[in-house]
Amino acid sequence: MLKAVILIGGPQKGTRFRPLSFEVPKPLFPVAGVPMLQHHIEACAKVPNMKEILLIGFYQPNEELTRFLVNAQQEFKISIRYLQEYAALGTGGGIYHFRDQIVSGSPEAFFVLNADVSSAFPLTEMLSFQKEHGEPNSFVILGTTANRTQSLNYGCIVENEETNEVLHYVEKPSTFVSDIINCGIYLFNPDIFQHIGTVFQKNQQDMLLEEPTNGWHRAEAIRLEQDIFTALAGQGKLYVYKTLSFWSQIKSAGSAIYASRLYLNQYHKTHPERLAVNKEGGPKISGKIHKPSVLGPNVSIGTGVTIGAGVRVRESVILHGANLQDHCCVLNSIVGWDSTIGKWARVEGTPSDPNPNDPYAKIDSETLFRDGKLTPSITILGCNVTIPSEVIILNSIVLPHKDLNRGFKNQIIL
Ligand SMILES: Nc1nc2c(ncn2[C@@H]2O[C@H](COP(=O)(O)OP(=O)(O)O[C@H]3O[C@H](CO)[C@@H](O)[C@H](O)[C@@H]3O)[C@@H](O)[C@H]2O)c(=O)[nH]1
Repeated sequence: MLKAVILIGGPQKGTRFRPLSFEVPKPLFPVAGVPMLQHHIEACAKVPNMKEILLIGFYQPNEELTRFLVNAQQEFKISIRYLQEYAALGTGGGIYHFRDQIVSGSPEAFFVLNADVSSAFPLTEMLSFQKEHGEPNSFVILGTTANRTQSLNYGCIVENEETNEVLHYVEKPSTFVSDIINCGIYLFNPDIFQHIGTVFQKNQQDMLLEEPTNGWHRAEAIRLEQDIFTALAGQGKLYVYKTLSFWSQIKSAGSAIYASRLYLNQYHKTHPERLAVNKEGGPKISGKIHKPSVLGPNVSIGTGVTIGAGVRVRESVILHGANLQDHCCVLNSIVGWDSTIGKWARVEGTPSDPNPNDPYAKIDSETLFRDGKLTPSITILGCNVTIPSEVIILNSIVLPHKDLNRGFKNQIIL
C-alpha cells in the first residue's frame, strides 16, 4: 500500500504571492482553473494502491481548506487529511513529526511532494524506476535539467550516470555544481525516518550544549535537502529519476500563469472537458461572453465572470465574479475576485516566461524589487478592485478593494 504527503508550508511563505494570498492560501490558488493542490491530488489518486494523501503544513485550518478537502475526498474517492505543524518544522521536520500517521497501516513506500510545483507528476514511473534501479530500500528524487545559471536556484544533483545513484547533493549552491535539479518530488519508504531521527537526536544534543535559545522547537526543524540528502548522497541509498515531462516551480503570481499554460497544454490529453472550444456542444463557459470577444491563449476564467463585447484577454487568469466591460483588454495579468475593469481600459503586465530558445530554461521567480525599483512583472489586481474606463494599468500590483480613478504604471498601489 502507498501513501502521499504534500508539503503545503504556511502563511509566511507566500509573500511573493501577495496580494492574492490575502484571500486564499497559496496552495489553493487556481492554476489552470483548479486549486494548485488539486493537480497533485489527482496525480496521487491515479497511482494504483494509493490509500491516503496527507497534507502537512502550518496554516490554521480554515473554511476554504476544509471545503477543499471535503470536495477532493468525494471527487477522488480517497482519504485526504490535513495535519497541522505547531510551527514551521521544515521540509523534513513536518514528516518526522507526523511519522506515526504516515506509517500507520504499514505503507511500503510514500511520496512527498512540494505543493509549489507544477508537473506531469510521473509518480508511477518513479515507482517502476525504484523497482528496477538501486537497492530495495533506496529513495528516489525526481530530477530535471536546468541551464547552468538557473540551476543555482535549486537543489543540485551529481549522479553516477550508469546507476543514477546520487553521488553529491548541494542545495542552492553559489557556484555551478550540476545541471540536474531537484524537482521537490520524492519517493521514500519508512526507513527515511531513521535518517531524519539521527539528525533530530544530533540537533537535540547540540541544543543542550548551547546557551538556552528562544526557539525551543529548533531540534525538530529539519530540512530534507541540506540535512538529509546531503548526508545520504554517495551512500547507495539515494537515486535520481530524471524526467523529460514538464515541470516548473510556482513561487510568484507570474509563475502561476506560466504553470497554467503547462497544465492547459496537458488538458488536451487529460481533461479536454476543462478546455473551451468553439463548437456546438463544446464545454459551456459560465458567465456571459459576447461573440466578438477574443480569449486566449492561456486564459482561465472563473465562475460567474461577466465579459462584455469586444473584450481581448490573453495569458491571464480572471478570478470568479470579475466583470470585464466592453472593449477592455487584459494581457499577462491576474484579475482578482469581483474586480471590475471599465470600458476600453487596458490592464497589462510583463510576462517572466523562460527563454523559449533554451530548452532547459526555467521561469525566473524574480524578487519584487531589483536595484530599488519594482521589477516589471505581470499585473495583479487584488479582489474587488475597480479600474475606471479608458485608463492603462501597466506592470502594477493593486491591493484589494481599491477604487482607482486614473491609470498607473510600474507601481504598487496600497
Ligand atoms: N509542512 C511544511 N512545508 C514546508 C515548510 N517549509 C517549506 N515547506 C514547503 O516545502 C516546499 C519547498 O519549499 P521551500 O522550503 O521554500 O524550498 P524551495 O526554495 O521551493 O526549494 C525546494 O524546492 C525546489 C523545487 O521546487 C528544489 O529544487 C529545492 O531543492 C528544494 O527542495 C514548499 O511546497 C513549501 O510550501 C515547513 O516548515 N513545513
